[in-house]
Amino acid sequence: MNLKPIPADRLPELLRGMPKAELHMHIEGSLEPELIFALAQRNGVSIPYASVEDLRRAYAFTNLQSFLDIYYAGASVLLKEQDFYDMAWAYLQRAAAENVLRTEMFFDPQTHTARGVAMETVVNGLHRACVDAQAQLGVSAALILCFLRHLSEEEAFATLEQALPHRDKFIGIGLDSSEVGHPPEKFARVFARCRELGFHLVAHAGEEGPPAYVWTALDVLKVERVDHGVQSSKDAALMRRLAADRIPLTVCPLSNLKLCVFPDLAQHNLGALLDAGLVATVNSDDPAYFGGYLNENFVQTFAATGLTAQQAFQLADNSFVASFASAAQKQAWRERLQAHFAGF
Ligand code: HPA
Ligand SMILES: [Zn+2]
Repeated sequence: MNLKPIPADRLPELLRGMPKAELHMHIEGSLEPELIFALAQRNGVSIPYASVEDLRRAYAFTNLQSFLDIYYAGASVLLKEQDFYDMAWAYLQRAAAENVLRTEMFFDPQTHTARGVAMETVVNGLHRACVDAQAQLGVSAALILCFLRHLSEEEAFATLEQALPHRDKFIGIGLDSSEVGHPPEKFARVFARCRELGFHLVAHAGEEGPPAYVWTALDVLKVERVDHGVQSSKDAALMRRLAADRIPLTVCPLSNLKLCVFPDLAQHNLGALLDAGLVATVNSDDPAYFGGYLNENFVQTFAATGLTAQQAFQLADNSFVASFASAAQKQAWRERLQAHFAGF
């Protein structure tokens, strides 16, 4: 699309109003401290923080693991189907307000089943929120079940078995948690099974881990998108492969900043990924923990890196292209995106 020049001081308004899809967001990472405390009280769960402020002060991360320890502790207040619904509904209302037309939300069932929460409690609560989002907010919402990679492949198989009675309520399978030391190929057999079952496949790779993990996510797991993938820029052959095969990367700038993957946003490689012809997208990852929902990721990244309105269009268009929605749905969203830019 040919765009007229848009002054830098109007970029935040352009970005916030822009129709977009979010493809990398862990629903447990949308749990705000206020909701953690409210659910802890409602369920009689004790948490080792005196107040909302005390909990927020603990959000000073040095790497992925330092975040995951607090993230799993926060999720411990989720017990009932209504808790999962309330968490997802809070995020979906926020998404609607930020002009997110489509969201594909990760969830981590093993974090909950390990505490004795039934799979159906988790899936039914989240799915009911997705149904209501379409009906009441006009947001298209889908779920992607993630296996925890610090656990065994056998445990992933058991989780898949528990989830299969609910297979109509999620569209894909992902892989998250502690990356280094847990390469994608550890899950080769369970991903092959999920592929046979017809699920969409994605995996976190190249967040902290090496480009080799992105290669095996592609060649062994056969994923359709790579979550994060920012370390790919260290491997020229991999960059050519990602561009040639149009494998989307779901990039999460504020997450990368908070987990010290990049020292500051100005040094983020999002612009370089776009310049190399990759289908890069912007996402919030764990917005309650990383200081911003999707629009904040766009606005802060554009301010720090000097990305342009043309690149904003590209990123939003990529988000629809990379989504697992139908071709007709993608085309309708693209027309809304074009109208937003034309009217600006
Ligand atoms: O950024 C992440 N990386 C890996 N696992 C995760 N689980 C929630 N967020 C993340
Ligand atoms: Zn993630």
